[in-house]
Amino acid sequence: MFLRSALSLWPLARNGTRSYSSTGVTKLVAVTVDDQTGIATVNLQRPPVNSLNLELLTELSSSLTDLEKNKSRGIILKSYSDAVFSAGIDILEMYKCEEERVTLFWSALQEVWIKLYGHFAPTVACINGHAPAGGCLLALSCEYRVMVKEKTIGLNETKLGIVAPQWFIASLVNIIGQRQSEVALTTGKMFTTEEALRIGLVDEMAENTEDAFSKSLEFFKKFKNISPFARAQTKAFIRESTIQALVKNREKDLKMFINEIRKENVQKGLGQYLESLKKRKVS
Ligand SMILES: CCCCC/C=C\CCC/C=C/CC(=O)SCCNC(=O)CCNC(=O)[C@H](O)C(C)(C)COP(=O)(O)OP(=O)(O)OC[C@H]1O[C@@H](n2cnc3c(N)ncnc32)[C@H](O)[C@@H]1OP(=O)(O)O
Repeated sequence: MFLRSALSLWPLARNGTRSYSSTGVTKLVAVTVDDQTGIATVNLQRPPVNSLNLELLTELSSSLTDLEKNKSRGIILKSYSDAVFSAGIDILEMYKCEEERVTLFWSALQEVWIKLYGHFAPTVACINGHAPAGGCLLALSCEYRVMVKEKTIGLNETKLGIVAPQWFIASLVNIIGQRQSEVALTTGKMFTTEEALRIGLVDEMAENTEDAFSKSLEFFKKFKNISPFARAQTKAFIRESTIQALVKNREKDLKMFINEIRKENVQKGLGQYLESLKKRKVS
């Protein structure tokens, strides 16, 4: 009954799903809600590689707010592309960036992480493509990860000559533990799907996007006989200290980020990394 009235706020499409975007026009993030299950699919769609820029993050943030308000029954986060889940932060947001824009950008990333990591409903990352750095962070923020075989995932920041912030690190440590995280982070390790499965960085491996999506849907069935309140409150208790560590230090974290990326050697490294990306291709 409650679900019905909450869902009645969404426009109904013919195939039993409800689509919307917070701006009224679907752009970089498309949300569809299944009318039967109340499960929302949040599709990132910023070609070519879903790199995270201010506009995408702003849309994602307001989509998450809408889903929270509309009491969605669960979220599946996926990519429009079968090649890349998300290439992480758009390097152009850090390279030769203006102070005003970079401040908005980093604040939006913080906001998305806080909302996704703390979302009351169950969340699944359907990792249907490569997920380096910020792409990996989005996946780590969800409760469950299903990843298509023969892709890669990891926090590779040190390879770019930058340092993953504490909240990126905490997100990883909470899943694979301190020792594995230290090795992974200090070496900038990108795990194949198979390696990620072995260390518990992902929970399931899938053949392809369709298989990953149907495995993602299965996850929600675990909660069929669990009180949604008990589930959500337990998640909130478990995640509270990790979230609060950023919430209490947002300003400091922002200053540290801006300070770090403005360093001459960091700017030089980012410029070289961009150039190297343009020269290389990953199958
Ligand atoms: C002391 C306290 C410090 C506190 C804070 C300090 C520092 C802050 C830390 C900031 C954290 C940053 C996290 C990040 O997310 S950094 C971004 C890291 N991302 C990557 O390393 C991924 C790079 N990309 C790839 O590896 C590949 O593109 C791929 C994702 C595997 C996909 O490969 P493929 O399908 O072959 O596509 P292409 O490589 O051909 O790419 C197509 C196109 O897109 C451009 N591109 C790719 N990734 C990015 C990106 N992240 N940003 C901007 N542009 C990107 C690529 O250059 C191609 O462009 P062209 O078509 O123009 O050649």
